Amino acid sequence: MARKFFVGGNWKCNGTVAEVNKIVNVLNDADVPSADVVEVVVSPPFVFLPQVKATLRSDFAVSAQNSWVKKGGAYTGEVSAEMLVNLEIPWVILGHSERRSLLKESNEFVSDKVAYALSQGLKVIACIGESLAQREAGETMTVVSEQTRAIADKITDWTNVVLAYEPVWAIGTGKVATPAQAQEVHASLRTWLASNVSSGVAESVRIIYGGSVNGANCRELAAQPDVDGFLVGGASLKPEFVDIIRSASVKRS
Ligand SMILES: O=C(CO)COP(=O)(O)O
Repeated sequence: MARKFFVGGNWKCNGTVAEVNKIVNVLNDADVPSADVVEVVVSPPFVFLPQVKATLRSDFAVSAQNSWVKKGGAYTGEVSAEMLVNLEIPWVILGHSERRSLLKESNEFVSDKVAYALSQGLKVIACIGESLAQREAGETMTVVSEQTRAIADKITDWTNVVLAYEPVWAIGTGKVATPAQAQEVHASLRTWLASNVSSGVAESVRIIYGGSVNGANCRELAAQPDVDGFLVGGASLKPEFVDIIRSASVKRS
């Protein structure tokens, strides 16, 4: 079965009420391939989730950027998976490298979050990726397979997981992985999944690329056989996000 192209927009810690309205209006007016061809998910900061959910076109979905590792309670400043479910937010991004590095989220903690979010019925965009030093030391596959193994150890059903390969050196740097570099890691991840999880999961799980994706480089990346879409940061706040969504058509041509 073909993997449906997936384009996520991670707005990170950006936006005002007015700016959010502007982005939503651009998306609502955009002419893009149908939902059978591309799944589009935008991820605003928590405080804007209700606004975006209420105003965004119904063929695009909304995601949170994080959720707490277990049931809510006395955890000041956190937002629980149950709250997202209650607000009918279907997706959550977990394990983003900014949280791994700045907030010291470990592989173990991220995988506990993934397992808990899935147990509550959320769909998860799970992020993995190596730093520049790790890539230069030839450790890319070791790092990303350890990050993936931590998740694989805690979950059995991958149906609601999208794996986002986001090399840290490409995030927000303007330094995009070459299509060959992205394809190499995605294909190796699929091989790893086939050996360590199952051939079915390896075949069906979507592996998307993130790191300086823009309107100019998306089509060449999308043409790679194991690139099933994107997680876009900076460019998801701009009208060119629409061009990135349209790159889904590369898979059909
Ligand atoms: O971190 C990212 C998406 O989650 C990528 O960010 P940029 O597209 O800004 O490099």
